[in-house]
Amino acid sequence: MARKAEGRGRRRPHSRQPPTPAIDPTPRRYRIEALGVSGDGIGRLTDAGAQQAAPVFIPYTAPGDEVLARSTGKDRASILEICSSAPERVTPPCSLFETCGGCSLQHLSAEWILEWKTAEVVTGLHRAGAVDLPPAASFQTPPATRRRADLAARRKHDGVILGLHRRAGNVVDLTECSLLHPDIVSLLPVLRTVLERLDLFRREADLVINLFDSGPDLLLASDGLPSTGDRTKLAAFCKTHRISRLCWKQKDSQENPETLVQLTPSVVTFDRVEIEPPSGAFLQASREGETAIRTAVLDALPPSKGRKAKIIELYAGCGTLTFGLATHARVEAYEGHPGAVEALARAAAGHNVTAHLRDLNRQPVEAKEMASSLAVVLDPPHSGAGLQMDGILEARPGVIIYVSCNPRTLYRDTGRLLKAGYQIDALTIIDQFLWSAETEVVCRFSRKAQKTHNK
Ligand SMILES: C[S@@+](CC[C@H](N)C(=O)[O-])C[C@H]1O[C@@H](n2cnc3c(N)ncnc32)[C@H](O)[C@@H]1O
Repeated sequence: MARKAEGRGRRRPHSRQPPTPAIDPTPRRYRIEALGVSGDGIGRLTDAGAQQAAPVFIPYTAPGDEVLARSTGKDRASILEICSSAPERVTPPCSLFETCGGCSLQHLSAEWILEWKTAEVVTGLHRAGAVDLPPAASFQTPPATRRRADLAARRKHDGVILGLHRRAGNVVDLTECSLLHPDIVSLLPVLRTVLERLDLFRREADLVINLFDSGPDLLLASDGLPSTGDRTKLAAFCKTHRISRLCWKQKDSQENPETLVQLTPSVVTFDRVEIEPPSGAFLQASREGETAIRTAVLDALPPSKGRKAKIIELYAGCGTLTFGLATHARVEAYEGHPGAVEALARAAAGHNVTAHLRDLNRQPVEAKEMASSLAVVLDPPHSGAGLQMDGILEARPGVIIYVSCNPRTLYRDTGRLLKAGYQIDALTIIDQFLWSAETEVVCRFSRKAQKTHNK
């Protein structure tokens, strides 16, 4: 009580902020005009006189829908009822749609989504300044092929919930999934059972399941410590369910994980070369998506000038693209994750590949290191190529093959490349993340021929 009285007299740090305007809970009718970049419908009020009001983002709607929705924030609303449906609407394949925190577009047909993503990228590249774009090739991964799951587990009084991380820290039990590979889905019930019996799992854990060629590979991060009993239970569990490796670390720790169980080598194969990636490693979301990306990249390479010619590969990961590139020329591969570079370097011997550990934000590859390369291939993270673009622009390689998992950063970097005299001469849109708004793009930039002046 005394504390409360003290606090009352003190000025609160945010007391000068204007009060948040109250949300009007009255349901209103909206017509959905388009989808925004994150896949939410852009709705406008249909009421006479209200058309001038700012548009509102309404998840799980389709262009052409008329819906009744309730405001949930300044420019957001939540659907209450579909008054009339857009023709593109389909029945979502999964009963957990709108609940589990995964897919946001299952109410639209896969064909429509691919066309939408393709049109979005083409429009974005035009806005970035691209003219005369080549026709875009496109590819979509089928359902039930996702080979990586990032899950959260929560202990409840009546068992374990295992599902996707939802906003506000909620986790919804993933009892079915149309996206994940069946070998991952079938593991979920037995994982719940074993987790419930572990001392290392008190209340919360995160779990990455990667489906390698050698079988599932698990990385568990939990809020307790592994007991001797845990180690025995987990060894038996991995043996029964053919899990090649299980690593553990303390939740939110930056330490390297400890291998609790390793039954067989954890292996993936890229272009017939076996790699042993670190636990929790980045892999392209599906084998099918990986093949589509690799094919688009290899097709975009300039003619080979013999195996002595050099390709610079930036953000190489564990070598998804590296060994395909190495059939064409010598590859200097740069990557910032130490475990990934170690795996790549171990596999590189005899394959015309040199792996370099380099944080490309802090120490970008310089123009002189890229000099006389046949091509520069880059596959940056979501945040884009950042400072590394300066080195690329200075090096002015003849061909740049840009693999992007974030069209927004691709548009930004495209603007710079176009200004520097490049053109886009091949474009592939890959819908690797079916039923989400995420898009993967492979773009080939080539340096425009210098105009020669007649003397
Ligand atoms: C989209 S992944 C592509 C990996 C690989 N090309 C593949 O297809 O599997 C991006 C990669 O960039 C790496 N990365 C992220 N930030 C980096 C940085 N600052 N310097 C170097 N590599 C970085 C990540 O570790 C990851 O391997």
